[in-house]
Amino acid sequence: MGETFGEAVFSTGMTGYQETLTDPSYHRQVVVMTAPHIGNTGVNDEDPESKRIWVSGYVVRDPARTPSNWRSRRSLDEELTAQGVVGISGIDTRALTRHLRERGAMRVGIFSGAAVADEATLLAKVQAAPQMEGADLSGEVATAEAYVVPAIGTKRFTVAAIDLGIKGMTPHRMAERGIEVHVLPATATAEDIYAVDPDGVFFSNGPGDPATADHPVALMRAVLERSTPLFGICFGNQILGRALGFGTFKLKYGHRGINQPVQDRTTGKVEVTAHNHGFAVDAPLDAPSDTPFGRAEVSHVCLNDNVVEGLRLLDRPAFSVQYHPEAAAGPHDAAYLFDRFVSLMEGQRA
Ligand SMILES: NC(=O)CC[C@H](N)C(=O)O
Repeated sequence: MGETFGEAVFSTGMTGYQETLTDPSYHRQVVVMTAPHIGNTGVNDEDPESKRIWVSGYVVRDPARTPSNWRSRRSLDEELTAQGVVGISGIDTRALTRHLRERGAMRVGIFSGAAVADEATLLAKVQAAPQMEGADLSGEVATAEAYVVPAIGTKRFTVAAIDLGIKGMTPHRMAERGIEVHVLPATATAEDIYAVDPDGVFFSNGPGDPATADHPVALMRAVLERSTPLFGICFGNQILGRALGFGTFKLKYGHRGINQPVQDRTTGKVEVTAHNHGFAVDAPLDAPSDTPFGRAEVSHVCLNDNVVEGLRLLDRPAFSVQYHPEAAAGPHDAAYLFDRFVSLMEGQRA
């Protein structure tokens, strides 16, 4: 019950709704699920990607009436209600998705109970809500205090991870590889980064328009200048794009789901990957570009629409991807990217 606003976007994931709801990159978005049955496995205490639900609204066709799973603690409806998140069901999500695909992601409102009024009043409220273009949101979702995720097993490396809206699985995937991860606030300085004496620096995913991320871009340039091994995911890829001098732009309706085909152009292999992005980097696909940090190339591309899905520097140890190798939720095809980061750090030590 209540009212809510946000940018309406659709996700094609058939599973993984808990990870979607709790991904900070969905802050200020109303997520429409294309899969008709959502909530079948209830809500557990293990799968959230952060401490709370971040979507501003949730749209499903047919919520499970009887969730069933050995890990389930409560129903999706109970969880949304407990966290005060407005959801709506019984919607023809296929028609709504086609509308968003034809007209593009757009601001919407969901109204119920006392919030319901005449159409003109509701439309005016939606139009008064902020656009996603120009939104600077990392500061609203990122940690205020630095914290450490310890390495699992023997510690091999230290990484400084800039939290722009990080998902919990990302430091976990690094910890599994013997990395001690120092998660730093979005406002961290180069001094904060080098105070942890890192073997590598990571820039996370996050909500909002990358064109507003001036501080992370300046910070990344400082890291590139020192040639510290660098890895970025999603927002981190857009920030690398900007740090190299490329532009970013808003996609018509974005990529969201766990079944997106991406080609790694360095090996030719195709991987099925998890995505959640509404913006993309504008970089030439055909040949490497000269940048202030040496040559850079587009390392990964989406096979549905040729959108840039990864960048790689040829003269410095830095790369990034626009999608989600941490695979929460999603297929594990892209897990090798964390190993590539480890190789870069090993190379720097040799
Ligand atoms: N998951 C992300 O990091 C998303 C990045 C950015 N906010 C976008 O929508 O493109």
